[in-house]
Amino acid sequence: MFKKGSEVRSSSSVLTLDLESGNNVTSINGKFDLDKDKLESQVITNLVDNVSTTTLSDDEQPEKLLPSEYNSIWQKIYYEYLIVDKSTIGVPFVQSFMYNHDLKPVEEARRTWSWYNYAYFWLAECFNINTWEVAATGLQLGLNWWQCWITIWIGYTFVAIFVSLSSRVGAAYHVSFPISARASFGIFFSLWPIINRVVMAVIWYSVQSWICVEPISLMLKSIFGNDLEERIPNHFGQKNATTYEYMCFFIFWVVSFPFLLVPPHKIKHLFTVKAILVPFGAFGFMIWALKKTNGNIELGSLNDISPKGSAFSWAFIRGIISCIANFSTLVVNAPDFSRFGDTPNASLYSQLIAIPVLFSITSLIGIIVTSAGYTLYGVNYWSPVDVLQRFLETSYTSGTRAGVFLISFVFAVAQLGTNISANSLSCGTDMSALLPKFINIRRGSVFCAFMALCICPWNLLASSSKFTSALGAYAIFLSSIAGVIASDYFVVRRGYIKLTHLYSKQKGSYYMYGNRFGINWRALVAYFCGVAPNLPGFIGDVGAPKVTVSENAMKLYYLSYWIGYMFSFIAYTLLCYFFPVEGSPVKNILRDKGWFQRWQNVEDFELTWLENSKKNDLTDDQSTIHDHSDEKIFY
Ligand SMILES: O=c1cc[nH]c(=O)[nH]1
Repeated sequence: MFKKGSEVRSSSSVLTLDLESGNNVTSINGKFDLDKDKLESQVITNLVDNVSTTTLSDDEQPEKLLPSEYNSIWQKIYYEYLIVDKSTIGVPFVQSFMYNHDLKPVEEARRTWSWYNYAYFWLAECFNINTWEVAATGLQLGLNWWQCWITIWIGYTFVAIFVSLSSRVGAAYHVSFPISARASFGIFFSLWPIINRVVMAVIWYSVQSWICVEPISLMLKSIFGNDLEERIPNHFGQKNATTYEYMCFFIFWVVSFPFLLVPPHKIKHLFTVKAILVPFGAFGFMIWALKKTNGNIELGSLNDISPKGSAFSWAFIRGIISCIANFSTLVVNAPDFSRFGDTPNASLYSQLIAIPVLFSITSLIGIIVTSAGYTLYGVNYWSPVDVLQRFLETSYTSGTRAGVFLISFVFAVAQLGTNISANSLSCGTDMSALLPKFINIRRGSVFCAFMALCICPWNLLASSSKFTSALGAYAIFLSSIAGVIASDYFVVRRGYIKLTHLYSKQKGSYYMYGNRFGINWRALVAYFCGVAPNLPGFIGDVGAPKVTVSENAMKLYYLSYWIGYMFSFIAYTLLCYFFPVEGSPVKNILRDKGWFQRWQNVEDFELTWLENSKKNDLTDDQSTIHDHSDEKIFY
């Protein structure tokens, strides 16, 4: 039916016939298929929504795909189970570490997220215990409820702007954060920002799971009795956790596990379910708390501190920065999600509006519940679940038990949704760039979950508020990464990315930056320019009270995210001005005008990449943006 060497391009896959053995061997979206009949029927199916059939000359063919018979069990294990994307077999070894199915630009069939899916995604993101705790930061610093609420509006408006900026490259070129980071940091130096993000995702996954011990515990206590914890003997042998707590943690971990296996373009349904449940839980909790206080809540400062003058200004600024720092992780890897958008602006407007609005509403509920808890019990609770716990302790009636159970259930679903969207999925996507030959999103997500068990979050959270503020403090590193990437995309490259070069380590790839280490030294220097001013304050904050640093260093650090982002952005722009990079469509990045972003067609990208992989030198492939037209798309 098909000639040797014939190649069928479809909208979502590349199908190839094995030339040597006579068997049909195909790689369909990165998976093997040796079955002749199946292949042919797949070919026919693909031809229905077909694009074109082309014949490639022998030397254009991808190298041998797969031995039709394995010589040993090890070979079978290697080819069948270890390698995640069979289309990389036969590609030169190092080059095969540039690409896999999860890393490639997302083709149309998987671009399934509409604008409302992004709104649901952020609704899923915003409602979790940690967000309520962050909302309480201002209250802990002595702001009253409305001052605190203003900081939240401002803080999350900044988050929305930063997220939208980071999202653009994913939305236009359908690539994830680790791939887009290759453009600015260089093909191999991009591993540094990726590792940063992966580490944060693992720690957050673990911490969010441990935070969920409380809602799970409350669900169990509302069924089995308030004294359940005492009835379960403690044999755990750890200072900061008990057997009972570990059991709750493990229940959450096990329930979360199946969700790690769902591919990102389908996980949107989990966010939809969470988006439906969350308003009931949040408003139900708030109304219940207000009812208990008969509508009277403490609206002033909830502690003895009432900052005035400059102390007030700094408390206000710290409130704003705590919101930005909390989501500095998601700012960096926003393209991991925007790449699934079904239109160029699917993620843009909904994120810009949804983030400040949804976070502010959620945080207001958190503030009201905290204030109600203060009115009822005289304690400024950091976590809303502590207030719920007090409800159960003070009135173990069937009504209270049912209410606590349901609200805790919503909190548990909320933690699950956040953990998948912000942490496991991010870890999986970003890990797939560390070892693309062997790790895909699913494996990376599972790795994240197992690592979360190993790092014993109960020890990390022994001083809870301190630790979550340390996690936020990590923003100084992430802000410098985001600043470099933003300058590279918006100022230096003016929205122009040459996709094939992002997946190539050969000489001539723009993003190897003319050296075999694939490192852009400008990004390295700019990154340090962003981190350095914040470093003393960071050490002072995390090391307190043992380590003290000057007040000015601390003040600079209170501006951490802005400082990191702006300094690295400006430094990178200036360095690229004085030492221009290749692949920019303009000669003078500060003076020339022009915006060159494209909504990229990537349907047959796999084939193009395979062809490119055989070249030793890409210098001839350095087409300029002026060669572009909408009809003729260059990768
Ligand atoms: O779970 C979370 C919360 C905030 N930021 C993250 O990266 N993860």
